[in-house]
Amino acid sequence: MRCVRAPPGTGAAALMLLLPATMFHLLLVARSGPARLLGLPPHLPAPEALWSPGALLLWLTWLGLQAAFYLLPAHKMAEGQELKDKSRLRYPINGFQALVLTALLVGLGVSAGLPLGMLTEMLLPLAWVATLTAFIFSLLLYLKALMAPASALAPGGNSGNPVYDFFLGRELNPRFGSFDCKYFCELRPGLIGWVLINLALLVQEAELLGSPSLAMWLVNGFQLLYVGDALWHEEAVLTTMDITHDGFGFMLAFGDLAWVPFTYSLQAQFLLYHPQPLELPTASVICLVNAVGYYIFRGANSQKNTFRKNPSDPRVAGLETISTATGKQLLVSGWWGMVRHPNYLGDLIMALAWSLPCGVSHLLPYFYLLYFTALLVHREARDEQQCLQKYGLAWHEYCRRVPYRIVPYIY
Ligand SMILES: NC(=O)C1=CN([C@@H]2O[C@H](COP(=O)(O)OP(=O)(O)OC[C@H]3O[C@@H](n4cnc5c(N)ncnc54)[C@H](OP(=O)(O)O)[C@@H]3O)[C@@H](O)[C@H]2O)C=CC1
Ligand SMILES: CC(C)CCC[C@@H](C)[C@H]1CC=C2C3=C(CC[C@@]21C)[C@@]1(C)CC[C@H](O)C(C)(C)[C@@H]1CC3
Repeated sequence: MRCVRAPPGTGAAALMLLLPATMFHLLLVARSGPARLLGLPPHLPAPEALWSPGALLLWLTWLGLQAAFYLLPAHKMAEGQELKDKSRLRYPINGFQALVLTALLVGLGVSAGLPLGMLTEMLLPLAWVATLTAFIFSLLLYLKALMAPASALAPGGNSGNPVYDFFLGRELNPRFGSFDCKYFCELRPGLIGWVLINLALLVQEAELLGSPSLAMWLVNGFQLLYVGDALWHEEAVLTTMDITHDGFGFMLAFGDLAWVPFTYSLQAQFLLYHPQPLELPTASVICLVNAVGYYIFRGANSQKNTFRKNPSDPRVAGLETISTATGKQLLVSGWWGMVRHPNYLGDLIMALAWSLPCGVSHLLPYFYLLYFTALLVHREARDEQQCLQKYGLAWHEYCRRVPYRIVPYIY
């Protein structure tokens, strides 16, 4: 029997339709009465519900504001990983400053009468302009990459198939002058936008119910901690796969600019339309779950970053390691001796804690947990391949000593 192969790029093209469609599905279902994750949303929006010049203006102002904060003098400049041509790029470390400045500006606006809660009524048109921006931006990045030297290209995303390369991204670190597009998008407009959308949902709930619910406070608090932590430890993002390995194409541009703010705020969106009772004892247990997740996530990420920066740092010098042919070492005790991706485990436990305040009557608030599990399992497999290539036998030895990938004794 002959096997019929889909034309190259078909998967990428399908994902480019499927991902925005999923995001709009989630946005629509969250505000519908039955809030069913599986199944069609009760009604499709009229085109005028998607398009609003006000939303476009607001979105462009937001991007401009975050770009201006990025360009402000930074207290520190960090160096990225070594590139193919042996050079290292420099990055401003001022993301937390951008978060604080945004909070001050929003605080000033609200005290001057800015109706922050109204943002919740603009989520659909905002998501639409964010998606359009991601498409246009990725197209510009693709065209820019056609002129980039071979040394600036990412290991993936250079198959020669335009659709596939547009999706994955050809250039590793596209820059305009010293402005690094991927680094900026990864941490600023989307992540800070997510927190702002959550806050608007909390304000709107307070307006409707008289005060925000305990569940809404928890979701806002947990996710603010996550975003604040990412910006506080901004330098650590320079060693993540997205920055060191992946090209900047549609997947990351859409992920950073649209997917993160509009789908990661799904729990808060769900709570606005489906208030959930939450007793203090249950809330305390959920806080404990989040604290355990955060402790593992932060402990593991900090241990690896400290070790990679300076293996003789007293905080990591006593840990057991194995040597690799590249000269780098691998940790085999501490967090990295428990499982091969302890940071993913912590992140997943936090994801569970973000959904639990929404109760167990609906699957929708658990979408993030499900999607994130799939994303991390896939990411772990990709990282495993890369480490095997980098470290060969030493990686086999590490896998023998630390047999579980993410969850001890299970996976
Ligand atoms: N909320 C979200 O949507 C997402 C969050 N994340 C989070 O981002 C964080 C970063 O994740 P990610 O970039 O995937 O990868 P990691 O931070 O886990 O980095 C993997 C790299 O760590 C190094 N490493 C692996 N094992 C060891 C060891 N035993 N000792 C020392 N170094 C080791 C290797 O690089 P090398 O040896 O070259 O240093 C490997 O390539 C995670 O906490 C993850 O949960 C990720 C994706 C999405
Ligand atoms: C649209 C697709 C289905 C998937 C797109 C994936 C992206 C949304 C994620 C890829 C890696 C990410 C990271 C974070 C956010 C989500 C994306 C962009 C991160 C900035 C979140 C905060 C963490 O502390 C972190 C470690 C800094 C994360 C880095 C990876």
